Amino acid sequence: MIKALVIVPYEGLFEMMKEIAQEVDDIQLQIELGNLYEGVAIAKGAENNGYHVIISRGGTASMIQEAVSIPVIDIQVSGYDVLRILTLVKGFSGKAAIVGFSNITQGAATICKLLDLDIKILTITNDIDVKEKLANLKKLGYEVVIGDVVTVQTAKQLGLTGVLITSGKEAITDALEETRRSYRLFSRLQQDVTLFQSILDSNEQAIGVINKEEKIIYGNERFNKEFHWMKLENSTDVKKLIQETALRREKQTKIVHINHSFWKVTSYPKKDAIVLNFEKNLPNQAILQGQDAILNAIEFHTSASYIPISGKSELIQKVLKQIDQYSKSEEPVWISGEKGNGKELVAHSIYLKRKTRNEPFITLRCDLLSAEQLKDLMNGDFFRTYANGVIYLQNIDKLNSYMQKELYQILKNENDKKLQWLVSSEDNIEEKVKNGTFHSDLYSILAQLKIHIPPLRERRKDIEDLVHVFISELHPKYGNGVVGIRLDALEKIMNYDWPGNVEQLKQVIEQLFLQSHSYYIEKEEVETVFKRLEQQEKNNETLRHIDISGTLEEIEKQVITKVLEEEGLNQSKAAKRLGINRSTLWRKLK
Ligand SMILES: Nc1ncnc2c1ncn2[C@@H]1O[C@H](COP(=O)(O)OP(=O)(O)OP(=O)(O)O)[C@@H](O)[C@H]1O
Repeated sequence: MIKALVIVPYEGLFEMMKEIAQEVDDIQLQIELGNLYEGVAIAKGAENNGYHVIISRGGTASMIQEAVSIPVIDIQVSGYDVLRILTLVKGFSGKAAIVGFSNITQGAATICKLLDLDIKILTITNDIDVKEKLANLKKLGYEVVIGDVVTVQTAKQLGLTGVLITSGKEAITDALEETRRSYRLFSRLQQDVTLFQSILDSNEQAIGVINKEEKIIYGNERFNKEFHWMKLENSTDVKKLIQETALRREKQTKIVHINHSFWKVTSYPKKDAIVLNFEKNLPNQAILQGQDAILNAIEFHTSASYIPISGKSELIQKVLKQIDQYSKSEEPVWISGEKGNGKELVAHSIYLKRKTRNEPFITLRCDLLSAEQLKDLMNGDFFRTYANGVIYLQNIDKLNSYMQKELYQILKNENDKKLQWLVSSEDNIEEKVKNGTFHSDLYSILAQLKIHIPPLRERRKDIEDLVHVFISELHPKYGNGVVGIRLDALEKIMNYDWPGNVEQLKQVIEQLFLQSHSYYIEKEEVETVFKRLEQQEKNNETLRHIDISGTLEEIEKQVITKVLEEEGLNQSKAAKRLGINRSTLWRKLK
């Protein structure tokens, strides 16, 4: 049975509805009296009380429609109703006007035209307009105003004759027929919604939708079960993903670690909302993260892409041999070397040689990893889930002593021999072990096999190959505007000391590639880039020598002294560089 709430704006209609309700047996009609805002207030509770449809009239119906999400049926003013009222008004002697919402005025205008009646017609869009419109009419000499409840009420306040257009039986019968039609349509739609909802609920993926204000507006069953939105909202990785999606307005994918597991999160914009799709990440799924992906403490790759290790030097050839040899075993390998000289690349090569299937390569960036995250990994079933993968502990020497101990506990208690560890650190690790700043047992477990990658300046022979490899790698990204390097330019590059090793070389080649004016990188271009590097190095050096343990005043003094030294003790130049005047500089040094 259809349950309908009827909200009538005037009493006469209430009575008529009651009468009709007795003759209708397929619709249960609950009738309430309420005009405009009162009507809306009554309607708001209807949905929760199980009503399928609301029936109302005129302006009240329009306002209710805005406030509820179930269908609202308007008891239309029928042609008969207008005819009835016009016939009545014809008998009045004064000037008459019809004022109302368009549902009344449209039909009335047609009829007035047809019957050649001299009645003014004014359409209003909200009830606030009425007073002003009627006051104007009064000034123009109108005496009779025909309209809906608001119109009549306002007319009376202004001393005009208000005539209410009432609805006759035909209009109500039509409204009930419309109610039946809407109900049929609405229940069909609701069935569809229920079906779609159940499909989403049975989905393995957790799906959540958030609005512009980053509030959750939908979550399927899995989503609600797996995540507490507040917790998810606090995940910086998820937050960044949402912000990036909102900014770029395109699909983004990222692997994040939440609730002890990895999830592949896909996020895409849909109108004003953002849809988040969480897929529990199985180790055999191939996921390649974009190069510009934000650095995460924990990264997950199952990439099969292989980057060859370039270089002719005997030193790098020795590294290649060690990689081959150690790939036959399953023991941990400790890769040491200065920053940016290919430790991760070596680790990746070992992983690719050891693993034939699509097992994961998991990087734990020890300088970004928090104690909490490490604990999280230990407590969850992380290590068991990814037991067949390789875990690369990047920069293990950056772990604090507490975390070193925790990690040692994990390794000591590990009885699943399948888990494979690869480790990287700076060169001086043995010194650290000796002086007690690195856990010696942890070192013993992990450093059974060792690879040392010498800094680039000790294997300058590799540079030529690397330069050409990097230029060729840039072609797909920026086009083939640069095809090589002049011999004198290459010499300059080979003679440089490369404190940032291969990584730095790679970046410099990219800069040169972008700045170059011809097919070949010229010597002058290299010199310009080196000058910039030297200046940067100088600035870093200066900063390194400033002791920041003192007060702000002391630090300031050091900065001023340093600048003064650099400017050959010329106070005017130093003051100018610091953006202060000479007397301030002098006062600050006192
Ligand atoms: N021999 C090589 N041949 C080709 N590319 C190399 C070589 N060595 C390093 N690279 C490239 O140089 C970049 C830096 O290397 P990688 O990240 O492996 O250094 P790393 O020592 O692990 O750095 P970090 O000290 O930051 O951990 C990477 O893009 C890598 O692919």
